[in-house]
Amino acid sequence: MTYCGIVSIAGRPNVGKSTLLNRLIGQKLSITAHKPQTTRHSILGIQTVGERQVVYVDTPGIHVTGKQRLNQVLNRTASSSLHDVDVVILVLQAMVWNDDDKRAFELVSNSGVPFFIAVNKIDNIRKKEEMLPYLGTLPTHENLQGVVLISARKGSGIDSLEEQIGKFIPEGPWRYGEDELTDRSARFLASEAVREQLTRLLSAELPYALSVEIETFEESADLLRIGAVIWVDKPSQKGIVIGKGGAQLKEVGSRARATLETLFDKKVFLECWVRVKEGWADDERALRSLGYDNQ
Ligand SMILES: Nc1nc2c(ncn2[C@@H]2O[C@H](COP(=O)(O)OP(=O)(O)OP(=O)(O)O)[C@@H](O)[C@H]2O)c(=O)[nH]1
Repeated sequence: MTYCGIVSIAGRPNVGKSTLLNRLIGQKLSITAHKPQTTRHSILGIQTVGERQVVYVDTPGIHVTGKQRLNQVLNRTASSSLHDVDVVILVLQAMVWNDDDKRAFELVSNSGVPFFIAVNKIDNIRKKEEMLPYLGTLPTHENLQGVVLISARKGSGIDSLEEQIGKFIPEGPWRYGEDELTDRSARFLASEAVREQLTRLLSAELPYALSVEIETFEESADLLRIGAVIWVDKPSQKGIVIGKGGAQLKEVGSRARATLETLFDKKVFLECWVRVKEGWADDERALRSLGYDNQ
């Protein structure tokens, strides 16, 4: 007898959803960075243990504010990931409950799907008893199945979370092969690796205004040749990405290359270019052409 189910990981930006997904899958699939809103796609991570296969969907952070079309598309993707799933994990950050968390709670509880709250980053809390009043203030709902305290970074509470989710995974045939970890293409993972480094290395403002497109992806027996275009919003941003004497872009390239060599277990030759696509954050058609609306 086999079991197979879809679990959505929801929550406002920066609560640690991608870190949790990576922890659950045990491999680096979804990008993580210190700045909020780094996840733009729903990434499937697949975990097959014993008879049970769990397909995790990583949603972009749900948030209230933001006028640009990009934010609207992000929110739409987030809500669509909440339907047709077996269970949702709503991730919160320990001791924090703000308007965006409230909005995320509303979206999740209105989806009609059973859900758990995972209170993350508990490694930041020295005295655990300080959390009791906080936990007491969290809202309840008939679909809420339980609250689990976790540290996605350190790995604590993850076993308990998996065990509780497991009860909601229905009987059924597996959707993916036993060894598959993601349904995302190698190209997609390559673009995410470049974007992750850009988000880490650049100043807070810029990453929202850029996207990465893989132009060439050639695989031979012992080498992967990847050509990545980094699209920015304004000519002024081009220089920032490239950095003095090209130092920044070189650093991005060499770090992303290291990630990709581990991921693909192969030597990688990575070339990055920066090009300007003006006003793209406001242009939904341009967004689609870059793959942001492909759910
Ligand atoms: N101390 C601590 N930090 C964590 C933990 N989990 C995640 N973080 C940090 O929180 C930040 C955001 O983590 P992400 O996993 O990128 O968050 P996200 O919710 O996927 O963010 P978006 O992609 O913006 O929606 C990163 O700096 C993580 O290292 C945790 O358990 N403990």
